[in-house]
Amino acid sequence: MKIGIGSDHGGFDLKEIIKKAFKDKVEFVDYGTNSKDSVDYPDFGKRVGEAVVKGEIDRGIVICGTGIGISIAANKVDGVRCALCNDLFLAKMSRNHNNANVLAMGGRVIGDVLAIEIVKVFLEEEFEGGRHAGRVEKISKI
Ligand SMILES: O=C[C@H](O)[C@H](O)[C@H](O)COP(=O)(O)O
Repeated sequence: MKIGIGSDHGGFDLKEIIKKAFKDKVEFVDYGTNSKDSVDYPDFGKRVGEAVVKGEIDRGIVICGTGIGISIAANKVDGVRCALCNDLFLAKMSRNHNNANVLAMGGRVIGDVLAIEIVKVFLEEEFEGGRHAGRVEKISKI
Protein backbone atom coordinates (compact mmCIF):
# COMPACT_ATOMS: atom_id res chain seq x y z
CA MET A 1 0.00 0.00 0.00
CA LYS A 2 1.29 3.45 -0.94
CA ILE A 3 0.64 6.00 1.78
CA GLY A 4 1.18 9.74 1.60
CA ILE A 5 2.16 11.42 4.83
CA GLY A 6 2.48 15.07 5.71
CA SER A 7 2.68 17.27 8.77
CA ASP A 8 3.48 20.70 10.05
CA HIS A 9 6.12 21.31 12.73
CA GLY A 10 3.66 20.24 15.46
CA GLY A 11 3.31 16.84 13.85
CA PHE A 12 6.83 16.39 12.57
CA ASP A 13 8.09 14.08 15.34
CA LEU A 14 5.05 11.82 15.09
CA LYS A 15 5.33 11.71 11.29
CA GLU A 16 8.86 10.38 11.58
CA ILE A 17 7.81 7.83 14.21
CA ILE A 18 4.97 6.55 12.00
CA LYS A 19 7.26 6.21 9.00
CA LYS A 20 9.77 4.23 11.05
CA ALA A 21 7.12 1.99 12.63
CA PHE A 22 5.62 0.94 9.27
CA LYS A 23 8.72 1.04 7.09
CA ASP A 24 8.63 -2.71 6.34
CA LYS A 25 4.90 -2.81 5.56
CA VAL A 26 4.11 0.45 3.82
CA GLU A 27 5.59 2.49 1.00
CA PHE A 28 5.53 6.11 2.19
CA VAL A 29 5.56 9.24 0.09
CA ASP A 30 6.59 12.08 2.41
CA TYR A 31 5.05 15.44 1.52
CA GLY A 32 6.90 17.27 4.31
CA THR A 33 7.55 19.16 6.42
CA ASN A 34 11.14 18.13 6.89
CA SER A 35 12.08 19.78 10.17
CA LYS A 36 10.61 21.30 13.31
CA ASP A 37 10.87 24.81 11.90
CA SER A 38 7.53 26.59 11.99
CA VAL A 39 5.41 26.10 8.84
CA ASP A 40 1.74 26.42 7.89
CA TYR A 41 -0.37 23.25 8.19
CA PRO A 42 -2.75 24.10 5.27
CA ASP A 43 0.13 23.64 2.82
CA PHE A 44 0.67 20.06 3.90
CA GLY A 45 -2.99 19.11 4.23
CA LYS A 46 -3.48 20.36 0.66
CA ARG A 47 -0.50 18.41 -0.69
CA VAL A 48 -1.57 15.10 0.80
CA GLY A 49 -5.23 15.63 -0.07
CA GLU A 50 -4.47 16.41 -3.70
CA ALA A 51 -2.20 13.38 -3.97
CA VAL A 52 -5.01 11.08 -2.77
CA VAL A 53 -7.53 12.54 -5.18
CA LYS A 54 -5.10 12.31 -8.10
CA GLY A 55 -4.45 8.65 -7.25
CA GLU A 56 -0.75 9.16 -6.59
CA ILE A 57 -1.23 7.43 -3.22
CA ASP A 58 -3.79 4.97 -1.86
CA ARG A 59 -4.45 6.82 1.38
CA GLY A 60 -3.07 9.76 3.31
CA ILE A 61 -1.98 10.55 6.84
CA VAL A 62 -1.78 14.17 8.01
CA ILE A 63 -0.53 15.37 11.38
CA CYS A 64 -0.40 18.77 13.03
CA GLY A 65 -0.38 19.77 16.69
CA THR A 66 -4.02 18.88 17.32
CA GLY A 67 -4.95 17.31 13.98
CA ILE A 68 -7.72 19.89 13.65
CA GLY A 69 -6.22 22.45 11.30
CA ILE A 70 -4.63 19.98 8.91
CA SER A 71 -7.83 17.90 8.73
CA ILE A 72 -9.87 21.00 7.90
CA ALA A 73 -7.36 21.87 5.19
CA ALA A 74 -7.30 18.37 3.68
CA ASN A 75 -11.10 18.27 3.64
CA LYS A 76 -11.19 21.39 1.45
CA VAL A 77 -9.82 19.26 -1.40
CA ASP A 78 -12.75 17.87 -3.38
CA GLY A 79 -12.85 14.09 -2.99
CA VAL A 80 -11.03 13.97 0.32
CA ARG A 81 -12.71 12.39 3.33
CA CYS A 82 -10.30 13.21 6.12
CA ALA A 83 -11.10 11.91 9.61
CA LEU A 84 -9.46 13.25 12.75
CA CYS A 85 -8.98 10.13 14.85
CA ASN A 86 -7.28 10.35 18.18
CA ASP A 87 -8.61 6.98 19.36
CA LEU A 88 -8.99 3.46 17.96
CA PHE A 89 -12.79 3.40 17.69
CA LEU A 90 -12.83 6.53 15.55
CA ALA A 91 -10.12 5.09 13.32
CA LYS A 92 -12.18 1.92 12.79
CA MET A 93 -15.42 3.80 12.14
CA SER A 94 -13.72 6.25 9.80
CA ARG A 95 -13.00 3.33 7.49
CA ASN A 96 -16.06 1.09 8.09
CA HIS A 97 -18.70 3.81 7.85
CA ASN A 98 -17.13 6.87 6.21
CA ASN A 99 -14.62 5.34 3.81
CA ALA A 100 -12.09 7.93 4.99
CA ASN A 101 -9.20 8.25 2.61
CA VAL A 102 -7.09 10.49 4.85
CA LEU A 103 -6.34 10.02 8.54
CA ALA A 104 -5.52 13.05 10.70
CA MET A 105 -3.95 12.90 14.15
CA GLY A 106 -2.66 15.38 16.69
CA GLY A 107 1.03 15.10 17.44
CA ARG A 108 0.54 17.09 20.63
CA VAL A 109 -2.51 15.11 21.69
CA ILE A 110 -1.74 11.39 21.61
CA GLY A 111 1.24 9.23 22.49
CA ASP A 112 3.39 7.39 19.99
CA VAL A 113 2.12 3.89 20.84
CA LEU A 114 -1.53 4.87 20.44
CA ALA A 115 -0.79 6.72 17.20
CA ILE A 116 0.87 3.62 15.74
CA GLU A 117 -2.16 1.49 16.71
CA ILE A 118 -4.50 4.06 15.13
CA VAL A 119 -2.57 3.94 11.87
CA LYS A 120 -2.65 0.14 11.95
CA VAL A 121 -6.44 0.13 12.30
CA PHE A 122 -6.84 2.80 9.63
CA LEU A 123 -4.78 0.77 7.15
CA GLU A 124 -6.41 -2.60 7.89
CA GLU A 125 -10.09 -1.74 8.17
CA GLU A 126 -12.34 -1.72 5.11
CA PHE A 127 -15.41 0.26 4.06
CA GLU A 128 -18.59 -1.70 4.80
CA GLY A 129 -20.62 -0.18 1.98
CA GLY A 130 -24.35 -1.03 2.21
CA ARG A 131 -26.33 1.69 3.97
CA HIS A 132 -23.13 3.74 4.34
CA ALA A 133 -22.45 3.93 0.61
CA GLY A 134 -25.36 6.24 -0.15
CA ARG A 135 -24.37 8.53 2.71
CA VAL A 136 -20.80 8.80 1.49
CA GLU A 137 -22.20 9.47 -2.00
CA LYS A 138 -24.26 12.33 -0.55
CA ILE A 139 -21.08 13.79 0.92
CA SER A 140 -19.52 13.71 -2.55
CA LYS A 141 -22.45 15.69 -3.92
CA ILE A 142 -22.21 18.51 -1.37
O1 LIG B 1 -4.63 23.05 14.09
C1 LIG B 1 -3.49 23.52 14.06
C2 LIG B 1 -2.31 22.80 14.57
O2 LIG B 1 -2.54 22.26 15.85
C3 LIG B 1 -0.98 23.52 14.51
O3 LIG B 1 0.00 22.52 14.65
C4 LIG B 1 -0.79 24.60 15.55
O4 LIG B 1 -1.76 25.60 15.46
C5 LIG B 1 0.60 25.23 15.45
O5 LIG B 1 0.80 26.10 16.52
P1 LIG B 1 2.19 26.82 16.77
O6 LIG B 1 2.46 27.70 15.59
O7 LIG B 1 1.97 27.62 18.03
O8 LIG B 1 3.27 25.77 16.92
